[in-house]
Formats: sequence, C-alpha cells, structure tokens
Amino acid sequence: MDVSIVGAAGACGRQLAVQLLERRVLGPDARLQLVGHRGHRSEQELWGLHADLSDAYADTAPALELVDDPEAVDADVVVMLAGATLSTDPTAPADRADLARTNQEVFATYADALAARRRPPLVIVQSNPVELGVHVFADRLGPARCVGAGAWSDTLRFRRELAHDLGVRRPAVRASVLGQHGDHLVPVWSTVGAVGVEPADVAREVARQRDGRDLADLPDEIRTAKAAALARIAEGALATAFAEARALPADLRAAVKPFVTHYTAGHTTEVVTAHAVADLVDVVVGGREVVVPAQVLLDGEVEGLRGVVGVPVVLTAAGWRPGPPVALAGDERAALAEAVVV
Ligand SMILES: NC(=O)c1ccc[n+]([C@@H]2O[C@H](COP(=O)([O-])OP(=O)(O)OC[C@H]3O[C@@H](n4cnc5c(N)ncnc54)[C@H](O)[C@@H]3O)[C@@H](O)[C@H]2O)c1
Repeated sequence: MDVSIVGAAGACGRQLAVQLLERRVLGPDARLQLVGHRGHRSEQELWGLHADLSDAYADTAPALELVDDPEAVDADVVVMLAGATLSTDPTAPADRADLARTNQEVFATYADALAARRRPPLVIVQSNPVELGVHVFADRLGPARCVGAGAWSDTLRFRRELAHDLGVRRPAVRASVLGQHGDHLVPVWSTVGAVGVEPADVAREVARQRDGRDLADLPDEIRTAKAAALARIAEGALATAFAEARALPADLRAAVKPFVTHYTAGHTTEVVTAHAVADLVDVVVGGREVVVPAQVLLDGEVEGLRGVVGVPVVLTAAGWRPGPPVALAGDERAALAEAVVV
C-alpha cells in the first residue's frame, strides 16, 4: 500500500515521513510520495529531505518519490498536512478565519484532484481546521473515505496527562477525547479507566480533577487558560507558562500545553502530531481494524449527529464505520452535539 504526504516539507510533514520510515510502516515494495508545493520553497526543501531520508533509511525504506502536482498524487492513503499554520509569534494576532480561508483552497485543490481518480484514496486530515478539511474531502470523495486525526492527537495527550496523574504508563489508560480539535474538544471523563488501578481510585482522581466542573464550561476555561498562557509567553516567562499549565486538570492540560509548546522557539507540536497520524496510517497499511476517535462527516449514524465531529470509529483500509456505541454522560452528550461543525 502506498502513502502520500501532502505538505511533506513542512514541520509536521517531514516529521511524519521520518516516523513512518523509522517505524517501518511501509514495506520496501511500497511507495512514499513526498508532495510539495510547485514554485514555492517546499519544492527545494523536498530535494534535501529526499536525499537525507534516502541516506538514513536506505536499508528498509520504500521507494521515495517527489511530487509537486496534485494530479500526480496517486497513493492508497493520502495524508493532508499542507497549508498555513498560526504564527509562533505570541504578539501576532491569531486570525483563524484567514487560516481557514487559505487552507480551504488547499483542501479543495487536492480534493478535486483526488476525486477525479478512478479509485479515490483514504484521506487522513491533520491540517487545521481539521473539521473543515474533513468536510471538503468527505464532500468530494464520500464521507467514508476521510478521517481527521485531531481527535486521536487529543486523546493521546489526554491519556498522557491521566497516565501521569494515575502513576501508570500511557498504554494502561482508557480514555478518549471526542468533539472538535480545538476549544470544543470533549474529554469523555465518564469512561476513564486504567489497567492496574482500582476503579474506586480512578473515580476518586477523576472527581478531584473535575471538581464539579461542567463540560459546558470547558471551552471558556480553555480560552481563559490559553489567554493567561499567551500573556506569560509574551512577557518571556515561558517556564512559568508551562508550570501554570501543568497545574491545570488533565483535560485543560491536554488543551493548553500544546498551545504553549506552539510558541516555543523553533519547535511546535510536530512530533506528537506526526505520531498520531503515523498510528492511523499504521492501522490502515497493516490491514487492521481498530476503534479510534476521529473527526468524520456524520449523517446521523452516531448519536443522531449531522456534520463533522470527533467520534469513535472503526478505522480500516476501506474507510471508517461507526464504532461501538459509547454510553456518554449527559454533559458529554450535550458537549458533543455542541462541537459539531455543520
Ligand atoms: N505544527 C503543529 O504542531 C501542528 C499540529 C497540528 C496540526 N497542524 C497543522 O498542520 C498543517 C501544517 O503545519 P506545519 O506546522 O507543518 O506547517 P509548515 O508551515 O511547517 O508546513 C506547511 C507545508 O505545507 C506546504 N504547502 C502549502 N500549500 C501547499 C500546497 N498547495 N500544496 C503542497 N504543499 C503546500 C508548505 O510549502 C509547507 O511545506 C497546518 O494546517 C497546521 O495548522 C500543525
């Protein structure tokens, strides 16, 4: 099975290429297409990346191919990691509407090209806004052919925070983040569990962290905590920003720490971003069926919701189908409905 990374020269795209090769997700008989932007800097950057990857992974790598034309993207799995990203200057205004407009054009260009293929690929969207990307690709390729990886990134982060608090390693933690990849993420506190920790101890820790907070207030709590962090970063107090983020409950930490990381010099959150995508590519290329939280375009299949939102799905090479029903608590169900992007 072949894989294309659109935006392979970017911070996240090149990190994904490294992780896929390091993890040997693709066999030597497969192809990894590194897709750049013709006429832009990334075209040249890709030549360097290609040479470097070839030298590093010559023993085990699939064929590495450079592509600069959307029409030439022909892999079975296409990862969308191209597009604009928010500035890492804490004093620059964060114009999300402008980012969405720019990236919508990028999404539409590739979606149109992929829809013209005889057999459309499976598309994994990790460019932001994830929900917008899923909408654009799902509209053109069919809903089952497109998943957003934001919910899986958020889930990995939430599990990591809970693992820390419960004193276990992350694989021991059962927890999911559904909803939107952004301020409207939905941590499913009601299903948190951990191998090796008594349910009563987990319940005590969850109650301590929730402290009567309602999920309906989480988006505001996230916005307030991010604003406070941004103020610290702008005054040069990065260590304080991290320390204050670390003192938050696990759901807020999972949202705010990556925000702080985004503003650290020379490094955004490309490692975990790529890690989340590599997990999903691994499932698909490996021919497995795994239940993961992912943003998908729903038409009433889950909780009667219509629009794009993160829900548990069974991911396969053929696309996604709804995962087993989850017994959500009342405030989780309400927050999920609120998070849908129509
Ligand atoms: N950096 C992160 O931690 C992070 C995390 C989650 C999601 N994202 C999202 O992923 C996307 C990429 O982020 P990044 O940090 O890698 O940005 P980046 O600026 O480092 O890379 C973006 C790449 O996309 C390429 N590109 C732009 N338009 C293109 C086109 N039409 N065709 C092909 N390539 C094109 C650019 O040339 C560049 O190489 C953004 O939408 C961002 O919001 C980033």
